Amino acid sequence: MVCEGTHFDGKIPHTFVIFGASGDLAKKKIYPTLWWLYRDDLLPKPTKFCGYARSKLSIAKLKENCKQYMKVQAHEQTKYEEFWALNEYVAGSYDGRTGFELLNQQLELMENRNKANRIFYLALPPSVFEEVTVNIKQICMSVCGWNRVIVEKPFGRDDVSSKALSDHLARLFDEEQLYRIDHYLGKEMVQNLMTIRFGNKILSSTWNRENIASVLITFKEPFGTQGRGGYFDEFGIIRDVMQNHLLQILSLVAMEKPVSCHPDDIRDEKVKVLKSIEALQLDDMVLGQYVGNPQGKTEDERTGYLDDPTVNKDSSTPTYALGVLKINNERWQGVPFILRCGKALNERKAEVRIQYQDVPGDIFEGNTKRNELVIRVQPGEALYFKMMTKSPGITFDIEETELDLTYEHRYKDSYLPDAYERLILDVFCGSQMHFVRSDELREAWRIFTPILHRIEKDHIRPLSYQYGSRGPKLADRKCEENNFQYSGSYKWHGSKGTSGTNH
Ligand SMILES: NC(=O)C1=CN([C@@H]2O[C@H](COP(=O)(O)OP(=O)(O)OC[C@H]3O[C@@H](n4cnc5c(N)ncnc54)[C@H](OP(=O)(O)O)[C@@H]3O)[C@@H](O)[C@H]2O)C=CC1
Ligand SMILES: O=C1O[C@H](COP(=O)(O)O)[C@@H](O)[C@H](O)[C@H]1O
Repeated sequence: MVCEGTHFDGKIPHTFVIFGASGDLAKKKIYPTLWWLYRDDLLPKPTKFCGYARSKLSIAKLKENCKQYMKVQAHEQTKYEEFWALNEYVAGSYDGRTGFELLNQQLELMENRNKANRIFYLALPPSVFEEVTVNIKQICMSVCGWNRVIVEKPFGRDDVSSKALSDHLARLFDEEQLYRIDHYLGKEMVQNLMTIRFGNKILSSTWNRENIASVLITFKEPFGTQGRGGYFDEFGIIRDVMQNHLLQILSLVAMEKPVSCHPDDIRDEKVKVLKSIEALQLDDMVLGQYVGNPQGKTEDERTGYLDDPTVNKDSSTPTYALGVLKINNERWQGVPFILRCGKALNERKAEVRIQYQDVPGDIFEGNTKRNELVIRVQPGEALYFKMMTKSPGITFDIEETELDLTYEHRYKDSYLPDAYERLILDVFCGSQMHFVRSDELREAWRIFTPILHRIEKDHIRPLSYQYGSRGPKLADRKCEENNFQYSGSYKWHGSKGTSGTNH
């Protein structure tokens, strides 16, 4: 019997299985998210949860591991205990059949041997993806309910390995059963991009090469690898952030209007714009690697990337990257899309800057500055439009100001859920709108594989930048060369917004 559907099916039980339940992602993100969805009565009833990993853990131990991330209020204590009572845990290996047979028996028990829908979350290192998915398919699929599999990045490390993974998954599951998670697609302001673009005439009619000078998409983190550089060193910042999170944002900023909000119509447009992007060239990149700041206040700030004992001593892995992408289509020809990301920088920030061209025929003695639309993803969701105005009062001077939509002020009582909350709920609902399709992935790797191979083959040394700085100085020059102007004259008079997550 086939039970696929986009709605919760009446009283059919749902079981959420977390592979890698003993791990970091599970304790920091997955269990907390499931608890918040349960707390807010957003999950279908009944839903139960089952963890699976090699470590022998009790539910009490699992609960203890997750404790500091769950954010439980005093008045929620009873419900919190109810949540854990719906949890089971099975210990077993990832390669043999025995553990999966035990798991399946446990799932059947939890489902009272009834028809049930199952979600499998792979919070696992890529090294065990293949065997786990084969075992799920052979042993753990619900026979008459639907089955959905959530896959975490990395989706391969280049075009060839990603294709091998996609082909492997395609042999086991239909594309409709696969949910490739890019958690940036669950963020409020990333989801807002389509509305901003296609719900506002004033923006949609200027969103093109006739009006826009450049687009700058930034991700910054104020901490380094913190002794966990082992994983990072294998991948680097381009694979970790640029090839997925920043490219996803770019495709939402640059794609044509989809024919509807149907997930496939949106993803068709994303693929189309990705296909118009040339593979990235070394000349269009700046690479950096952080060194410790001897004046740093904390041990972490004083520690450079290469001082991390889990990192290869002569590693050339970039912890900072800037890349300029060119979109060869009628809308964007000649408009640089600058993607920048880095670790151990001066602040935490993710934002999109749409910089408009200079006003032609300036009559204000060269004092006009470019309009800029800033979409701040985090921290403190905001949308502000930098524009020129007459300085108030008995003067004819002009000055830079802003139209400001700061969420903290405008939407005081709104609850902005965490990205994982939205995305996991989407999986229950069967909506793939905010998940990555295999052809998107193929295009993403086509753009980035040649440069990644070149960097690795030629051991291209990244430029050093100091922990806590804005990154390599050359990056600002690269922005300038690519028609992004920073004047340093803009002054913001309001107070800075805070992060929108209000658990
Ligand atoms: N609603 C709100 O909360 C609003 C808040 N603001 C706040 O006001 C402040 C300024 O606004 P913003 O639009 O960022 O103003 P600016 O145009 O002055 O941009 C400031 C940013 O430019 C970058 N920068 C600094 N030096 C250089 C340089 N030499 N060359 C190139 N880029 C440089 C820095 O970011 P980077 O290091 O990333 O390059 C810096 O954050 C921000 O803190 C912003 O959050 C403003 C409007 C509304
Ligand atoms: O995917 C990743 O994202 C995080 C940053 O996520 P955020 O939601 O906190 O902005 C990053 O730290 C990590 O290196 C990367 O793998």
